[in-house]
Amino acid sequence: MESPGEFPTQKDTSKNFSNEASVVFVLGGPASGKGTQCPKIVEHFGFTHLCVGELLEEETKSGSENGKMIRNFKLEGKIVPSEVTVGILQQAMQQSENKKFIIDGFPRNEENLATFEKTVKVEPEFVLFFDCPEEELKRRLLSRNQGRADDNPVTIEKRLEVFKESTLPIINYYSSKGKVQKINAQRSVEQVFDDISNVFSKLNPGSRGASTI
Ligand SMILES: Nc1ncnc2c1ncn2[C@@H]1O[C@H](COP(=O)(O)OP(=O)(O)O)[C@@H](O)[C@H]1O
Ligand SMILES: O=c1ccn([C@@H]2O[C@H](COP(=O)(O)OP(=O)(O)O)[C@@H](O)[C@H]2O)c(=O)[nH]1
Ligand SMILES: [Mg+2]
Repeated sequence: MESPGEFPTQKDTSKNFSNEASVVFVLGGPASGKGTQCPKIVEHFGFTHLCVGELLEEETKSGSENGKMIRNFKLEGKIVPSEVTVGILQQAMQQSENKKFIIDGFPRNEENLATFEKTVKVEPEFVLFFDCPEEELKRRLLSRNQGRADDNPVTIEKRLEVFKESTLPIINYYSSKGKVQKINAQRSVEQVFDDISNVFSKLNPGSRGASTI
C-alpha cells in the first residue's frame, strides 16, 4: 500500500490505464487468418491491432539478450516467457492513444493469461476464436510465403502441438465463462469477415467503458 502524497508510480499508471482500456483477444491456430482479418476490424470498428507475434519479432531486431531468446523460442515454436511478452504488450498498450485493442495471438497459455490478469488487469470483452481444421492450417502455413523462419515443416508441427496443448485450454476457459465468439475460419476471407462484422456490430465492444479485473 502506498502512503498518501507519494508520487505516482508506474503501477499507478497501469491502474488508471486498466480503467479505460477495452480488449478483445483474437485466438486461433497458426494461419487460421488472424493477421488477415485484424486490419479489417481496425478499418471498420476503430480498434488498434496488436499482433503479439509481430511485437516479439520487433524485439528480435533490437539485438538485445531478450531478442536472441525470443528468436530461439519462435524457431522452436515455443511460447516466450510471459513476463517478457506481457512487458512488451503492456508498453504498446500504454503508448497507444487509442484504448480499444484487438490483441492477436495472445494469451497462448495459462502463464500468459495469469501474467496479463496480474499486471494489465483488463478483462477481455470477448474472445474471437478462428476455428479451422488442422489440414487447412497446414496447407496455409506451407503456402504463406512471407519469409517467416517459423513457417517450416518442423516448426509448423511443433506450433500446431503447442496450440492444441496450451492455447485450446485458454479458449475452453473463456468458453466456460460464455466469452467465446467462434468463427468458422475455413471460408473465403470475405465470408469470414461478414461473420466477424456481425459479432462486433452485435456486441459493440468498447462502448460500455472498461471491464477491469
Ligand atoms: N479465409 C482464408 N482462406 C484462405 N486462405 C486464407 C484465409 N485467410 C487467410 N488466408 C491465408 O492463410 C495464410 C495465413 O493467414 P494469416 O492471416 O497470416 O494467419 P494467422 O495470423 O492466424 O497466422 C496467409 O497466407 C493468408 O493469405
Ligand atoms: O503471445 C505470444 C505470441 C507469439 N509468440 C511466439 O511468436 C510465434 C508467432 O506468433 P504469431 O501469432 O505471429 O503466429 P501465427 O499464429 O500468426 O502463425 C509463436 O509461435 C510463438 O513462438 C509467443 O511466444 N507468445
Ligand atoms: Mg499472425
